[in-house]
Amino acid sequence: MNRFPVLEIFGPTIQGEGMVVGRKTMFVRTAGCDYSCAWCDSAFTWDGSAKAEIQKMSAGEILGELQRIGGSHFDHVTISGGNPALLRNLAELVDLLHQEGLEVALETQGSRWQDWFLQIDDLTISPKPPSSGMDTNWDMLDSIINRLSEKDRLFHTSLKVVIFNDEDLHYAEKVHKRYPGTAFFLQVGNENLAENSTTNLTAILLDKYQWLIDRVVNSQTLNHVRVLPQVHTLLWGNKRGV
Ligand SMILES: C[S@@+](CC[C@H](N)C(=O)[O-])C[C@H]1O[C@@H](n2cnc3c(N)ncnc32)[C@H](O)[C@@H]1O
Ligand SMILES: Nc1nc2[nH]cc(C(=O)O)c2c(=O)[nH]1
Ligand code: SF4
Ligand SMILES: [Mg+2]
Repeated sequence: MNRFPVLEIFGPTIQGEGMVVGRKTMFVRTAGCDYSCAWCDSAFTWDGSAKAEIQKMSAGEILGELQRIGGSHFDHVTISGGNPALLRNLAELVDLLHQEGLEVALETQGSRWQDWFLQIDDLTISPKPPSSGMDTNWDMLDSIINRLSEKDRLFHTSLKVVIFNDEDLHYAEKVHKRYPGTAFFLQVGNENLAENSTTNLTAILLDKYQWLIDRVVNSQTLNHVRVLPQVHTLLWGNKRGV
């Protein structure tokens, strides 16, 4: 039996981002990432600061915990991280959740492929713009989008790029041009990860949202796109587990 490194299981809450924003869901957050984005809002999954909280759980134990805290208040589970795509055997969890009649979403950055991506109901691929400090492996991203397209999974797939500045917007234009057949989301970047007043943060993020909308409105290539804030951050600030 495989065991997976889990840092948090929480919910029900709403999916605060992207293609199924607003969807009532539970979250399973795995530990470990192959990236180290400068502005990662979940750095505790990879920077060692929450190492003591990592639990090695089987798919059955994860389902048990989801049911213990979520009861019968959910029918959708979002797997995020860290990068859950580092876990080759996670198909075991995806299959078990499906057997229970639950829908499954995944958040990943497009640096790794797993065959179980083909089973995901709501697949968000979030390539990282220059402000992250990470380099995009375009061959890998091409191959991920190609495989999903070949298996007719683009209907279940979206691209989501977080934007902090004009250079990031330029990167987003490049991604959208390269994959015009994939639903495309631009997301407001939160650069105030240490702010603990939700009121202050909300005001800042709404300003950023307006800025981002203005920029997208003025772009000639970002047309078939959606622009969103992180709704959970607007509501609950930098709190974990919401
Ligand atoms: C924490 S990541 C985990 C999943 C995966 N590693 C990834 O990056 O897609 C989940 C989502 O949060 C986004 N994100 C991380 N830090 C953020 C920030 N400071 N502001 C806005 N979005 C952020 C990521 O770009 C990603 O789309
Ligand atoms: N409510 C809520 N929505 C989210 N969407 C993506 C999240 C993530 O951290 O991957 C996230 C999260 O942590 N909370
Ligand atoms: S890829 Fe995702 S989890 Fe990893 S460092 Fe970047 S935002 Fe954080
Ligand atoms: Mg988050």
